[in-house]
Amino acid sequence: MSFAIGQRWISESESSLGLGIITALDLRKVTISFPATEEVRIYAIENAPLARVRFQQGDKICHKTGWQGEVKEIMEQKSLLFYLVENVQLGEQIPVCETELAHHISFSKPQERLFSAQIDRSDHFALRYQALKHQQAQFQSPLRGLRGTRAGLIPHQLHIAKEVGQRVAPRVLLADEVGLGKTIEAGMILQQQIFSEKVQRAVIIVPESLQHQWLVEMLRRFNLHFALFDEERCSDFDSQNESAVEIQKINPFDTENFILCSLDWLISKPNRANQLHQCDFDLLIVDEAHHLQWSPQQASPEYAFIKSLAHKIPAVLLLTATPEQLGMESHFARLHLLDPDRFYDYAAFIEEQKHYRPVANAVQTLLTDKWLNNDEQNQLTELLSEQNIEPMLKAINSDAYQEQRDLARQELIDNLLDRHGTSRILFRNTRQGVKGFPRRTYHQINLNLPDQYQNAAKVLNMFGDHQPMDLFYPEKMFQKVNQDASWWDFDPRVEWLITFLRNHTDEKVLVICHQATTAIQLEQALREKEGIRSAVFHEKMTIVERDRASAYFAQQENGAQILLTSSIGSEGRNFQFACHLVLFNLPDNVDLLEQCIGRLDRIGQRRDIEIHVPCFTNTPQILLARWYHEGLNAFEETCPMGATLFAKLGNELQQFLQNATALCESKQQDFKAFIERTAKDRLMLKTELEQGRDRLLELNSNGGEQAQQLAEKISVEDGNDELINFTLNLFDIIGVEQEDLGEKSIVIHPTGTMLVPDFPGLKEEGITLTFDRQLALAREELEFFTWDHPMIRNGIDLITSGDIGKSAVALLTNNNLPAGTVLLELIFVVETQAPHGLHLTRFLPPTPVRLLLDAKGNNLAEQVSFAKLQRQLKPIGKNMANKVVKMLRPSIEQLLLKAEGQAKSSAQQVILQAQALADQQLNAEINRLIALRALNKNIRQTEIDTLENQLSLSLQQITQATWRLDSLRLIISNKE
Ligand SMILES: Nc1ncnc2c1ncn2[C@@H]1O[C@H](COP(=O)(O)OP(=O)(O)OP(=O)(O)O)[C@@H](O)[C@H]1O
Repeated sequence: MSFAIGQRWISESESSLGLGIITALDLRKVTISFPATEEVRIYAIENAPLARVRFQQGDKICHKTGWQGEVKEIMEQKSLLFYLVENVQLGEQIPVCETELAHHISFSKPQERLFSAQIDRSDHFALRYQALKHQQAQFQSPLRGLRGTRAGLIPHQLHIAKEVGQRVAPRVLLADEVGLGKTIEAGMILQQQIFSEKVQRAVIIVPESLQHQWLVEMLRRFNLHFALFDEERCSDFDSQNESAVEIQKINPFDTENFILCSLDWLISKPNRANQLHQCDFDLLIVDEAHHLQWSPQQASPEYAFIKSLAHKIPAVLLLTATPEQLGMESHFARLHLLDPDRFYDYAAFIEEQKHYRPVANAVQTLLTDKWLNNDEQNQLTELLSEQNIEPMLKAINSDAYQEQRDLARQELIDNLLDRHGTSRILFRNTRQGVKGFPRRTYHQINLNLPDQYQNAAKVLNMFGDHQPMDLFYPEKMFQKVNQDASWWDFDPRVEWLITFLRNHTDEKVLVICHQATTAIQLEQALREKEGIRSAVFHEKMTIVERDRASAYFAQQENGAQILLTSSIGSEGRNFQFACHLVLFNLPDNVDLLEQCIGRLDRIGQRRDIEIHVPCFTNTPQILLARWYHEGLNAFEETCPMGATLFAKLGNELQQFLQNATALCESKQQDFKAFIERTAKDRLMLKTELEQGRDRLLELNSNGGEQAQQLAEKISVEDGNDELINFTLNLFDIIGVEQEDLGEKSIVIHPTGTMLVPDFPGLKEEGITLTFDRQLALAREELEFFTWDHPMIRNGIDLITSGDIGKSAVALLTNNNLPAGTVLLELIFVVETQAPHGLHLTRFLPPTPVRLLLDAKGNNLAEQVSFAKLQRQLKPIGKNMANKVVKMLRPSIEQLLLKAEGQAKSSAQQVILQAQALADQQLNAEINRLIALRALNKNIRQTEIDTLENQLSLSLQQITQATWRLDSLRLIISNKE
């Protein structure tokens, strides 16, 4: 080694000492000082563990006064290096002697690390390459954002989530029947949007009673941390704002990226609604969207507020199980706020609803794998008249590959669904479509109306204050006469309920009352009369109280036997562990009835559901119960046509209900006939819906065979060996302690000797994890590990964005190669630095390109796979590795130059493929809008222009993608 005073070297064994400077020299010893760490070392010249630091043209270096610049030229004078460095700030090129370099130094380029003796273990290099490959695969995986949910693999949910989650700025109404998993669908859509970087900020708006449930579900199922915003939280900012000058005032909603809040609160506090409105979000979720009422005369404040948000926020998910609950107009208005271009006119929408059958038939025909006859082709051409479908028809009626025919068929189906009906925007699965749901059995309990109630009705009548519908809620009517009167002392429903509970002591029973007051008074009566363990749940309780009550009810041992709730209070809640439902008051609307039954009739319900309705004879209640049961069959089956029938027959029904007490024999006959007519209408409508609109919705919503395959694919990927091996290897290399607990779970702990100070997500006390979905579903305390888990994603980031494994040396033991054969394995990464808004990672994620060069610069990567090579490699000691690198440095530098050229052509191929993908996908979106415009003149040219602009910008940005050397491994062969 040849040293000179002033030269800069670094320690091969202690790179953290910084950049050293030779301060003294004699014939045998060299003294080196490390100013950054104030250390001095003296070594024998012969074997000093030091590496010379020599920057190359184009390297960035740092002057000791702090400025940085790029090396333009290198000169050597009297054994010292001088660099000509471009200082961008000063706009000059300045000569810098190596003695003037900053004392702290970190080498980030792999070749710099290799030549400065910062050589990693070969298995670290392998981990880095695998992390890059997995990262790329995850960006492109169609399962991303779907497979990591702690939920069973239910095809219709996965289908909707995938279909919507991959769109740019999706705007949809998720309207599955009660309890089929809309929350889970919404979460999976959000998750995919976050993963693909389409969403950075999201706000969820729900009824107050569901806030906590959403908070918990998002965390438990998706690892998504939402912040609950309420008045208390926001008012903290008000006090800070009082003293702040205008310009520094904080909008509370700007302080978090994932916000959850209640619609009721926002409506009651216009200033909060205003603050929320002023912030930018990428995605809005609104649960129980049937509360957004609208009519041509008046939009409700809820509707108006959400409309203003939906106007600003690009992606919107509305959730409701009963989309038509408040009438067709409200339903149309909600669709309109999602897609004003598609749903532009109410009359046109209603007209369109009538013509679903031919579309459904055409879709049905396409779903069968057969040639299309002339009539069928003509019908398709007519339905898609604005488009040339000739090529697709030809493909279907040809001997082309099955795959091509399927593609053409699917494209036609997509276009039909898109142009007709609510298609892309509305998803609705029904129990009938999904199958596998338990039976529901209706039990009507006929009771005599007690004298007290009859007298109260008479008294109110005398004062002209009696409404016939009062008898729906007789306890409320009774208290109108005397506020403090205890109706529960004589009401036979109470006696019946007590007997029922006594006969079913091992069963959980959900009792739904119309009003909170009834639930409260009934709970007190049951407790005092019989000591029954009960809980109450209504909208007047605080959220914490409500959650406590439902937890008490859910508790198996020593929990409440019965939960008494108001109907609005229990909306959206999950009580599928109970199978007995008592409707203490009959809901006056069939959709509300379905909402009530849906508390129990949900995914996860394992037993048949028993619905008990105590009714007073000769009251409107019993008539309505009969109409529901005998006319609509709404207790034992869901009744999607309920709203339509109510619109048609509601007036007639009211006539009967208003005169319920005086139904003479002939009127009884009339009522019977009315019920029969209803039942007939229902069946007719049902058939029509099954063949028309609902069939179309179902075709679009459950995903058919493809959804089943999707669920299977995820199931195959669950707990797959590649993930397990990568994870365990990652933990091993980082230095995380692992203990196998058997039963498919392991516990991990941080250690003091980890390669990084902190592994994101790994708590001090450790975590227990499993790769098994079923186990994760059964044991919530276990983390469910998939490629989507934050710790895996963070782990991959930790490796790919840090220095671990950037440069390595390994030994290849192979008797077929001459000893000393040199191979250089290089990993380049092709990436784009485009603005987030273009979402270019969907076309071009960071993509590793591997080269394996022999000494002449031939690329053997195709012939020798990474895995095959890896199996033959052995580690090599650090000292030996350094020596080899020093010896081979000139040839390595030559190979690096050759690699540049080869990487360029591989990278250009990757870029071309990405361009083709972007071109195809974005053009499909543009063509869709153009085709839709033929039907709907409201689609503006500017929308199409925006998309075209996005396409050309994307193509341009992809062209500018760059590539860089990420890591390299020097391989030397020897014989066994
Ligand atoms: N894939 C699944 N795996 C496990 N449990 C599920 C799954 N899907 C739904 N569930 C359970 O079924 C119940 C209903 O789900 P969810 O609350 O998402 O339905 P919903 O359609 O939003 O209901 P509602 O109409 O009442 O708002 C919940 O208890 C949920 O935990």
